[in-house]
Amino acid sequence: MKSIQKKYDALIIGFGKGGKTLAAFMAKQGWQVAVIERSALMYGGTCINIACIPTKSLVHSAENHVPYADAIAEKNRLVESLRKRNFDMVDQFPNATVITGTASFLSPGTVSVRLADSGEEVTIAADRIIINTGAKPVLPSIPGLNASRRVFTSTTLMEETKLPERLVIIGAGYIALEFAGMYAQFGSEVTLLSRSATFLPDEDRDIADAVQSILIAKGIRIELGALVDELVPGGDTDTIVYRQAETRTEIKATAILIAAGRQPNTEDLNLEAAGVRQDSKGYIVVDERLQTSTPNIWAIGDINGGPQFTYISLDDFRIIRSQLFDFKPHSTADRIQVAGALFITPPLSHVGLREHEAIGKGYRVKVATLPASTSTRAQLLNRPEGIFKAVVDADTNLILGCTLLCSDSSELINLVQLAMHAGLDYTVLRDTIYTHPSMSESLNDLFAKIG
Ligand SMILES: Cc1cc2nc3c(=O)[nH]c(=O)nc-3n(C[C@H](O)[C@H](O)[C@H](O)COP(=O)(O)OP(=O)(O)OC[C@H]3O[C@@H](n4cnc5c(N)ncnc54)[C@H](O)[C@@H]3O)c2cc1C
Ligand SMILES: NC(=O)c1ccc[n+]([C@@H]2O[C@H](COP(=O)([O-])OP(=O)(O)OC[C@H]3O[C@@H](n4cnc5c(N)ncnc54)[C@H](O)[C@@H]3O)[C@@H](O)[C@H]2O)c1
Repeated sequence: MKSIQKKYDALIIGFGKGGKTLAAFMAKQGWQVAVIERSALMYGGTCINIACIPTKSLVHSAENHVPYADAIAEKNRLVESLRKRNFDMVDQFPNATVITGTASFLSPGTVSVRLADSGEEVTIAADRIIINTGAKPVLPSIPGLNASRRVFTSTTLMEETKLPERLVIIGAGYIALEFAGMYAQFGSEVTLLSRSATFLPDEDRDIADAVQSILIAKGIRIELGALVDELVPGGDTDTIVYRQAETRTEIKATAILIAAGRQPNTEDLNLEAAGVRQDSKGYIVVDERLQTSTPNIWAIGDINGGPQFTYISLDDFRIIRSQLFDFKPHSTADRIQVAGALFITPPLSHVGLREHEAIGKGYRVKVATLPASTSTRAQLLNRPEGIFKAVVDADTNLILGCTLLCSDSSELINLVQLAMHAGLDYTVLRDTIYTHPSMSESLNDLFAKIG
């Protein structure tokens, strides 16, 4: 580690996506900058170490029938190489320092860091401080949860080298569905306990039904409206006791994944000392330019309570760059139609308004749906399951939203997003000449159904 200075132009707490990108950018501009990260195993942040990258590596391996233990080994290899690359991305600059330790505010302009290797406390001052400490799993207060040795989070389950025989997942959001998909494909018997009585409650019903059918076809059992009362630790298995309506049911598990949302990492920060306000859930309150209640302190990434995606953290970097350097003004208000992808097999990707949302907002809509099996690309990949859906404003011909449940939809959705940002009429996607055989050419057929 480089020697630690008493004062920096900017201090970034947490090695998240926005923070590391900002650190490298600031260093390139000649600023003295430090990134404080509490664990050497987290250089590069959540995404590359314990989230997007390891999960998608496992999804890919599962799709290609790689045995579980080999998939975990490959995931570990990938993560280690990315962690080193991310460290170097900041450390390569002589005026940028990565400090391994836990940061805690002493005042709005000073931070105490407990160094990870020696336990020594050092005090560092900075003109500007950017908080980028991310989030961690919520562990609901279920009786027996703390006593169980079979309870895992997304982080710890991916450390297991032995495939769980019977995996029960509590939750039915992003993490639950991605883990359900991949562990079922690796060969686990998977049950999903969804607190909500409606599967994927935000989606249009035709899309949610299509996803549900695909997961059930993979052997995943989905229990809706399932309220977990208790975990009872046992010998070979633990028992999960849950209620659906008035019916009490028990299910046995060799592993239990808690996937019930995430909460902000603020416990060590001593935000009161800096006058930084938090909301009722503990997230740091920011304005459209990500400034906190204290001048010269910003909060970026998951910690500011915005959408929890790596690409949002990256866009947060752009917002800070626009303020501190001479870039075009940018704020969260500019974020329209941000796409999302849920990496089940095939992935579910979405941008803009769903049909029910568009109708709820008073639009007159034209809607087209098409089975993914109409795509020759989907056929040749042997992944014909899924559906395409487009929602168009009947008055303006502008695309209001699009949902794609098909191979490579996480790529294809960006094309639709670009068309929406550019304000293109749906007929442009309908009439564009696409390569063949590609998933993109399905947009010809989907938008032709609009008219
Ligand atoms: C299993 C899983 C899969 C996901 N998959 C995707 C996906 O496919 N695509 C996607 O876009 N998003 C995905 N996400 C969400 C995405 O990972 C997060 O939105 C993103 O990583 C948040 O980054 P960040 O910039 O907020 O900071 P983070 O990357 O979370 O970094 C915060 C860092 O701060 C450190 N830290 C915390 N407190 C302190 C302190 N006091 N002092 C010093 N350091 C501290 C932490 O150790 C951590 O390294 C996934 C999340 C999970 C959990
Ligand atoms: N592909 C991606 O982009 C991707 C993948 C994984 C995670 N993520 C991000 O990480 C975030 C966290 O993922 P997540 O799946 O933990 O959260 P989530 O918000 O997507 O889903 C949480 C689920 O837990 C349920 N739940 C909440 N409290 C509960 C309780 N007490 N008991 C039982 N169930 C409960 C909810 O009903 C919901 O089904 C996501 O919101 C997303 O932003 C993104």
